[in-house]
Amino acid sequence: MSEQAIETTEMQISDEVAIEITGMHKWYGDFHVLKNINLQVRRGERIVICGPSGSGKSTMIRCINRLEEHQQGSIQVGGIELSNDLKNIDAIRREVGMVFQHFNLFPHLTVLENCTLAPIWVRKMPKREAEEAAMKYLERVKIPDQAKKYPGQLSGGQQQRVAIARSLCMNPEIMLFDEPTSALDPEMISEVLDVMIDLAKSGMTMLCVTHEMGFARKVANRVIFMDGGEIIEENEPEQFFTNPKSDRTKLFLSQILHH
Ligand SMILES: Nc1ncnc2c1ncn2[C@@H]1O[C@H](COP(=O)(O)OP(=O)(O)OP(=O)(O)O)[C@@H](O)[C@H]1O
Repeated sequence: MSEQAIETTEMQISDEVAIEITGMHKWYGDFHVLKNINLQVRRGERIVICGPSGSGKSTMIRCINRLEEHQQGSIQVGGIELSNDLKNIDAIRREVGMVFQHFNLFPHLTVLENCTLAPIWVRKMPKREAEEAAMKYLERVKIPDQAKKYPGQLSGGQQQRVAIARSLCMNPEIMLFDEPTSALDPEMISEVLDVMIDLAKSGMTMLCVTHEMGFARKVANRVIFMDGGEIIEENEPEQFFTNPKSDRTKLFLSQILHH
């Protein structure tokens, strides 16, 4: 991973709003999991979301692509309001790609088939065209030679790179990452982070839930700290790490940085 923060950070961020969350609350039954979330993300931003286990990080990003519903407040993605009647769900899923901790590849399909399934069936793309596009993305994540294999034949790092390529095949405007490296053996983490850095450099709008604070320092233009279902603090990485404002952030940082 590069030692320097991405230098063109500011140049790549547009004024255009990609995601606007206003006064958003979510409950699981009686449990108030997200409390008054307010967050605006501009196109080209790279946001790292961190915080203790159970603070609501996954739930928040899952609300952005409608894997979870919110009950109060508003979420707009690419100007589209997310409503609970699911009427905009296809449009949202086209706009937003997601990468999960446990890859979530289809085990009975080859790497190439994993990548072409949604473009063919959702986008109605001709098979040949979908395969050509998929190969381009598999090259981008540096595993075109694995296209004919099944996920079970790949390492964790390779599977996660396939998952990223699969998302990119839908040509999303925004990518969400939910702890993409936490299920990986240590030696495979950097190969996935390198792909994410490459994506960041290409100007992709990214929200990443991750404990990789090195990645946050180098790639993020903004770090968000959550605790108890709330956004407690947000700042640019340098300030966030060297001058955290709240005691809860200080405690969290002391726990993970001295771990
Ligand atoms: N489907 C669900 N039903 C009920 N409670 C849930 C559900 N999913 C998550 N929770 C609870 O909501 C809280 C927030 O979970 P979430 O996974 O969003 O946290 P997180 O910050 O991503 O944690 P971690 O870092 O451990 O993944 C936790 O207390 C969790 O137990």
